[in-house]
Amino acid sequence: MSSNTNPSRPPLAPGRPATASAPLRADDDNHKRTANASKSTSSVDDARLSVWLRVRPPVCSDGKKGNTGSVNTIEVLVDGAATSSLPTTIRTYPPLNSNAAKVVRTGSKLAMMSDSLFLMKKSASLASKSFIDDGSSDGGSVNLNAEVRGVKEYSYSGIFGPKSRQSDVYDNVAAPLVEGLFAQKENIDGDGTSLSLGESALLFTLGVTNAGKTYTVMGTGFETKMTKMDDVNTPHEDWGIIPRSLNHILSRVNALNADSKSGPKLQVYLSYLEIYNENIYDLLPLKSDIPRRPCDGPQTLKLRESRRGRIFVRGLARHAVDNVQQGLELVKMAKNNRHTASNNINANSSRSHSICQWEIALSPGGRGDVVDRSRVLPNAIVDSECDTDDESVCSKSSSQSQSDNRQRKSSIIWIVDLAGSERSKRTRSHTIHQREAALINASLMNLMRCLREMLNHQPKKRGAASKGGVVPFRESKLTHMFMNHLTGPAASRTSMIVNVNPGADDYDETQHVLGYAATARSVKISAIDYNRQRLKFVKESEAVSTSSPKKAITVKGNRLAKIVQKLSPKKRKEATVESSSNPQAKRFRCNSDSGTTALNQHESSKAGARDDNDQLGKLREENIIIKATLDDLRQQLTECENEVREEVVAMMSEQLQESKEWYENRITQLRQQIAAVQSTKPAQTDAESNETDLLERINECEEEMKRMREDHIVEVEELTATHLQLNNEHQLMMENLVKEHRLELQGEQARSKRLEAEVGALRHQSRELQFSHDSLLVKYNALLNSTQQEEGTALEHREKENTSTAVTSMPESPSFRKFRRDKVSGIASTATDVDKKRMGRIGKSPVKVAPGGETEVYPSEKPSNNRSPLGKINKP
Ligand SMILES: Nc1ncnc2c1ncn2[C@@H]1O[C@H](COP(=O)(O)OP(=O)(O)OP(=O)(O)O)[C@@H](O)[C@H]1O
Repeated sequence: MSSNTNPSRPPLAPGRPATASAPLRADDDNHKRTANASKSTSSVDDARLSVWLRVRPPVCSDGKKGNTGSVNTIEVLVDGAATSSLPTTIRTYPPLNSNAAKVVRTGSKLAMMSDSLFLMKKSASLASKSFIDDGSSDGGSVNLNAEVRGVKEYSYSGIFGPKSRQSDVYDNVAAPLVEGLFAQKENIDGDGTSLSLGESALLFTLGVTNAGKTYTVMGTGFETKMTKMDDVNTPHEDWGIIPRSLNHILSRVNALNADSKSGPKLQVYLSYLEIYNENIYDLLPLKSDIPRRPCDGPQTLKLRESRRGRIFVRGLARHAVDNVQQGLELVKMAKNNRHTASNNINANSSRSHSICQWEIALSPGGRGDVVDRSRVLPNAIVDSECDTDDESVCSKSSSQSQSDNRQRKSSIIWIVDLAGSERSKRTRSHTIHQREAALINASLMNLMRCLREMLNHQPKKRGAASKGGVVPFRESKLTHMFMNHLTGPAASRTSMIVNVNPGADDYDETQHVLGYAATARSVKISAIDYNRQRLKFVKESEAVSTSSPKKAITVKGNRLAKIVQKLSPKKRKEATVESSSNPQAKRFRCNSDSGTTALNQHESSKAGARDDNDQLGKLREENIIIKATLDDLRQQLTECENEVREEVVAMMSEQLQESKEWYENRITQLRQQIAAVQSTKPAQTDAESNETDLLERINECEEEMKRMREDHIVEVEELTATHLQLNNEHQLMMENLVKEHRLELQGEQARSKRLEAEVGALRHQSRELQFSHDSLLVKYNALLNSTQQEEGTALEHREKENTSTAVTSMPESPSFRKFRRDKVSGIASTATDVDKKRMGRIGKSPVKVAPGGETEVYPSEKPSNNRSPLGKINKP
């Protein structure tokens, strides 16, 4: 199934009025309404609430694309003639497994309607623009023949198809509302020194879970930290309404502040709250409001209504915002603080209604004038409890001109992301989430009830009486907050975006939402301004009551009595009878016969009718006031009842919870006791049989041990005897060995002593030999000297002889040396003594074992290089 959406178009530049150049237009009445918002009420008499539809790309219930659950069931009908405007009509086709298709199948069996007839009528239905656009229906009203097949058509202010961009939604829906926060150009003084503000606005999204509400309101891409390359003044394509509106508001405020150089300045504030389980929490609380202990839970805030009818949250923090980055940080913080949970369909499903409030406030002496009481976040202050601002929302009051003259101090836009309606069966949520879902669904249902009741209030035909009951605005926090934005002229600045998933899985739930949206679309804006009437009545009654309280009661009573009298048919009849019995009437009757008085009679009856009409008009007005007051009183009563009921319920549920816990504890204790008793019985019998077994085993073991002990004793005795015997033998052997050893030792010691003595003797001998050797050497040297001397003298003598004797005798060899016999024999005898001493040792080992076990060679035994000068004499 194809979805025909509008072609893409250039986005608006930030700060430029959307109305100035938006090429795509939604239905005309919406834009007329936006432009006329601050003008007279009568011009918007026929305008309706602005309801937009955004169809997201289809997904099935598990969030995936591409299976039967994600088959598209919505067709966006494009009006061929007006390609420049947004489409306004859709057609839905029930999938086979939907409840609608089942109902249709049963119905069609009964109706037995022929296909040809159906086709004929269907083609006729295609030609019709809308089934509900005439406002006569209360939503969901469809072509009869289409309904047979389950095909339905719905019309809205504008429709954004699955391919629509965030900028399309912003430019068409949010930008006009943001622009309206600033005064229209003609209201600003020519010299540009005076700044004035426009009217407040409300924008909210509605839809089942996973339909894309948060995506539309918040979008994505603003969470990541901006780099220097990013241009903060150019919105990211995925930014939703809140970041875009921040951008838009700041650029407008900066431009206006730049124009107003010395005069008052505009300041932007952000507040963010959520309604979770019918409690209001600040998503950007001040540090002092954050509980110290996590078990205390966040502080809940109270909704209050000022004397002028302005509804505000007491104690809500306001944070001054000077630039986009600062604003985005705060938005991110609020998003993180919001209650979300993962369910079967949406991983990040909103569990609360979140309300983002941008406030543009006029500070007379510039930005610094606003008191900064921030402690945790920069530039945060607490919303004042006094009723100072936001005139637009709390109606223009009875004295319109007075209000117009008074300069508005602030204008506010609420951008609301409602929690998704869901069936816990589909989301498969747990008990806590089921309670959340029940409360979410209840508050959304109450919103729908309010819209339906408002629809009932408006007369079907001009001049006809309305038949509405009390609009239950105060029955839930959400509708109570929306009250001033849904009624009276302020409703012209309210837009609702309905998000739907066209996937087949969501068909049945989507049908409900589309039906409710159609109801909302049929609500006329200025049907009744409850607030204005209430204020007027309160003022009147206050004026009387201040003069005299007693009188006030009687005056009120008289007025009511008069009105009742006037309205009572019985009294009216009496009045007619009276008038017929009074003389003037008689005169009329008397003259009736005459033709001359016919004209008079006619004129007088005309005048009477005019009087009656005037009176009727007055009565109607009073009737409306009384109704409004009655509504108000009833609402207050309901509110009181609700509060009391809530308190009682809370108390009762607390008590019930306590007693439940007590009983549960008691039950578990008793169960434990029973289980313990039951478990001990079999355990006891088991233990007994075990005990006997064990005793038997113990006896057996003891006997065995006894036997073993006896055996052991015998063995031990035997072993001891053997041990003793062996010990004795061993001792004997040891003694013998010791003796032998000692003897050996003694022998060895004796031998050692002997050897030592021998060594000593050898040493002595060696020393003697050394000594004799030295003495021999001395003698030898002395001998050598004397021999040389003798040789010298002999040589001299011979030379003398030679010279004297004959030349013929033969000369003696100079190398022949003669020693004197006595000297040589002396040396030889000394050598012989020494050799004898040495020879005495022959046959004995020259080797001595040193005490360390090393063998020592005596020096005498060592081969000596010092050869004796005596040559062979020295050798043994
Ligand atoms: N028009 C769209 N284009 C692309 N993705 C979308 C669109 N609408 C929604 N989505 C995606 O679908 C998912 C669910 O959307 P979102 O959280 O906005 O649903 P929701 O209606 O707010 O649900 P809940 O009520 O449970 O909070 C998100 O991941 C979102 O990015």
